[in-house]
Formats: sequence, structure tokens, C-alpha cells
Amino acid sequence: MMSAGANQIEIRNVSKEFEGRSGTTVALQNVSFDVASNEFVCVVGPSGCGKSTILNIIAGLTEPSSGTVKVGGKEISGPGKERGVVFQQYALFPWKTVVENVEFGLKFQEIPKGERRQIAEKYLELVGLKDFRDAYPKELSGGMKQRVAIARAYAVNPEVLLMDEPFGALDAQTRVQLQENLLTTWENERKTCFFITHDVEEAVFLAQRIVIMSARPGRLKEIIEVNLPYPRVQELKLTKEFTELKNRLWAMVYKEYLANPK
Ligand SMILES: Nc1ncnc2c1ncn2[C@@H]1O[C@H](COP(=O)(O)OP(=O)(O)OP(=O)(O)O)[C@@H](O)[C@H]1O
Repeated sequence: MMSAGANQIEIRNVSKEFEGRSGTTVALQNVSFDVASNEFVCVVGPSGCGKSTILNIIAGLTEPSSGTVKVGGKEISGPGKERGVVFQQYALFPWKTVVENVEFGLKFQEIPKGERRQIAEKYLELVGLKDFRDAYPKELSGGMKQRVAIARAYAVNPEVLLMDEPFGALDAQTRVQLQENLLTTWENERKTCFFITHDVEEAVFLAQRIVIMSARPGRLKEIIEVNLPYPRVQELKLTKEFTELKNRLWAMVYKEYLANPK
């Protein structure tokens, strides 16, 4: 067991180059930072700055070209069940119902069948899909499918949640609701959250610290602290403190965008 506040994720001098038809792309250059146990960290930066690459490396889905990543003090060598990942578009099993999709990850955890169903239903309720438990993915809207994927990640109860723009494709109301749900889950279940977003408002609303990446090649530009109290509710977005921080962050990200416009 790690003590609270110890480093859950340690990223040291991580670089990543991709070889492609148009030559070598340096996606990440010498990136180092830590995420403490139970911390909520967001990553923002211009398109193509390596945000997904760093998340995929922490998830164990991509190997760094150099540098090391440790999770819970151990160097990672692939995906692990202590890390749950939610992507922007998550594929569900089309032949399984909503509740079966959410239950799926629990099969590998030696949890009795009846209990698996209970856990799945608890998280379906959290994402507002209890009434759709027996529907098939093809009967759901895009936003509803993504909520199933989120419930599936929560149900497995990983120590670390790695989320790559999970709310990016959702409508504004669902997004706001899922932001609040995520914070509740994080506070109640003491997870470590590593969350990528394009949306600076979302980053300020969720995070304790925000990592700002530079334009490609992605380097760590700055880390800012968000000293706003939890629990955070939507009204916070109307306060002066929130707006000031959001504007400051936006200016920093926009400066990076201008450095390498698309
Ligand atoms: N598998 C791959 N093969 C070749 N190049 C890749 C691969 N994955 C990523 N890249 C390149 O690495 C760079 C960083 O990509 P990445 O997806 O990490 O950026 P990002 O910050 O997540 O972008 P966005 O915000 O647009 O999603 C980009 O230039 C991209 O083209």
C-alpha cells in the first residue's frame, strides 16, 4: 500500500519519437512530472502536443523511446488492472447489453456474478443510464455509449483513472453532469485521476494541478495549482477566481497554439 500523498505516477525524462512516412515526429521531449496518490491532474496543450501519447505511455499501451514511467513505485511494462482508461470514443461490445458491457471488466476480478450485477447497476445509475440497462449499444446515442464506457471504467475500481478527453464528444448538459459525477467518484473512492482535455474551463473545474504542454515537440511548459475548494459545483464557474484562472490558462495555451498553428 502506498501512503496518501506519495507519488502514484512518476514520469522521468520521457521522450517519444514516431517513425512515419513523412519522417520522424518528436511527440514528446524529455517530459518529467509526478502525480501524487489521490491527486487530480489535468493536462492541456495545443493539438498534437503529445497529450494522448503521454496518457498511452502511462496506460502501458505505447512504449517511450527513452525515459521511465513508474506507477505505484514500479516501472510499468504494459497495461495493468490498477489503471483504468477511458478514451474519447470507446468501443462497446455490440452483442452485449448495457449492463453486460459494464460488468465485463469485473469478470477478471473474481467477483461473484450477483455482486458484479450490483456493482454494474450502481455505476449505471451514477451516469444516468439505469433505465437503459438491457438496451444494446446500437439503441443508444453517442453520448449514452460514452457514459456506458465511463461506467465500465469506474466499475472496475482502478486506483488510477486515465481519461483522454472522455467528455469531448458529449453535449454540454451531459458533460456538466459527468464532470460533477467524476469529482464525486474521485472524492468518495480516493482515486488518482489523470485527465486530458482541450477545454481549459473543464481543466480548472476538475483539477488540483494542471500540466500545460508546449506545442510540438511536446514538452512540459508549466504546472499550475488550482486552489479552489472541493466539492466543486457548477456555480463555481461564475466566480471571479475561477474566471481569472481560466483566462490565464487560456492565454498560456493559446500562446502555445500560436507558436505552432495548424
Ligand atoms: N502511432 C503514431 N504514429 C505516428 N505518429 C504519431 C502516432 N501517434 C501520435 N503521433 C504523432 O505524435 C504527435 C502527438 O500526438 P498526440 O495524439 O499525442 O497529440 P495530442 O496532444 O493528443 O493531440 P490532440 O489534442 O489533437 O488529440 C502528433 O504529431 C501525431 O501525429
